[in-house]
Amino acid sequence: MTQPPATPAALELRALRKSFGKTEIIRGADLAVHAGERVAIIGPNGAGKSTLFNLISGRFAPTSGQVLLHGTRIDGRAPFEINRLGLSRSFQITNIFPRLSVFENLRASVLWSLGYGYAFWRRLASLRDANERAAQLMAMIHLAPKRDELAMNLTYAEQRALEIGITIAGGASVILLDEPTAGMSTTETARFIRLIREVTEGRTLLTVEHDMGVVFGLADRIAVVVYGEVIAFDTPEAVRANPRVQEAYLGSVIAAQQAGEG
Ligand SMILES: Nc1ncnc2c1ncn2[C@@H]1O[C@H](COP(=O)(O)OP(=O)(O)OP(=O)(O)O)[C@@H](O)[C@H]1O
Repeated sequence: MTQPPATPAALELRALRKSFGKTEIIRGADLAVHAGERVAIIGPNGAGKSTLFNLISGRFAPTSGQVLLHGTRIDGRAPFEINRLGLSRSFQITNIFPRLSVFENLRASVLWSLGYGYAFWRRLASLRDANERAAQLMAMIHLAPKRDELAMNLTYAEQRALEIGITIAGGASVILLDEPTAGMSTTETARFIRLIREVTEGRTLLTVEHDMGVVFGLADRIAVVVYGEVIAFDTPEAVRANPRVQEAYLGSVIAAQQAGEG
C-alpha cells in the first residue's frame, strides 16, 4: 500500500543561509512548524531572529536554502506575493493609519486583501463584505467600543491590538508577530497574551520575543536561535531543561530575570 502524502509543514526553513557582504548571519537554519502551532523564536541579541523574519516575509532573499509555506517555495518572492499566499507579518513599527478610525483601519486592510482596487465592478458586494469582516475583526480584538475613535487617540496597547487586527484582516493562515508585547505593562501583557491566543486560534503563529513570561505563556514550541542556527526546537519544558540552551542563552537570561526580581 502506498503511504498518503504527509501534510507539508505550515512553514519550513531548509538549510537557510544569509550573508550581508562577507558576514554570514544565518548559517544553515532548519525549522518545520506544524499548522496551528504557536512558536516563539528566542535567542541572544544579534543572533539573527529579525533576519529570519525578514527572510520568511520576503524582505530579504536568502543567500541559499529554502523557505516553504504549506509546501510552496516562497524564498525570494516579494513581500506582497508572500502575503497573498497566506503569510502576514506585523511589525513593531506600526502599519496603522493614525488619522483613520478603528473601523476604517480594519476595513482598509480587508479591502486591500480583497484586491479592491483591481475589481471595482465588485464594488458594492465587496464593500458590504468588507464592512462585515471589519466588524468581526473589531469584535475579535475587543475594540468595538472604540469603533469611531481615531487610531492616533488609542492607548498604546489598543494600537497594538489594532495592529494585530490589521495583520489578520486578510485571513492569513500563518502570522508573524515581532515582539507583540514590547513596551506594555505587566497587566497589559497578560491581557494581550490572551488576545493573541484568541485571534490566532486555528492559525500558525511565529513570534520573536525577548520576554520569557510571554514566551512560556504563549508558545507550544520554542525555537532557540544562536549565532544564525536553530540550536533547539522543542516544548517550553524541554527547551528550559536543554543543557545546550542553558549554556548558550537561557541560563544567563533566567539568572538576569531572577536578579531583577530579587
Ligand atoms: N541589512 C543588514 N545589513 C547588514 N547587516 C545586517 C542587516 N540586518 C541585520 N544585520 C546584522 O545581522 C546580525 C543579526 O541581526 P538581527 O537583527 O537579525 O538579530 P536579532 O537576533 O533579531 O537581534 P535583537 O534580539 O537584538 O533584535 C546583526 O549583527 C546585524 O548587525
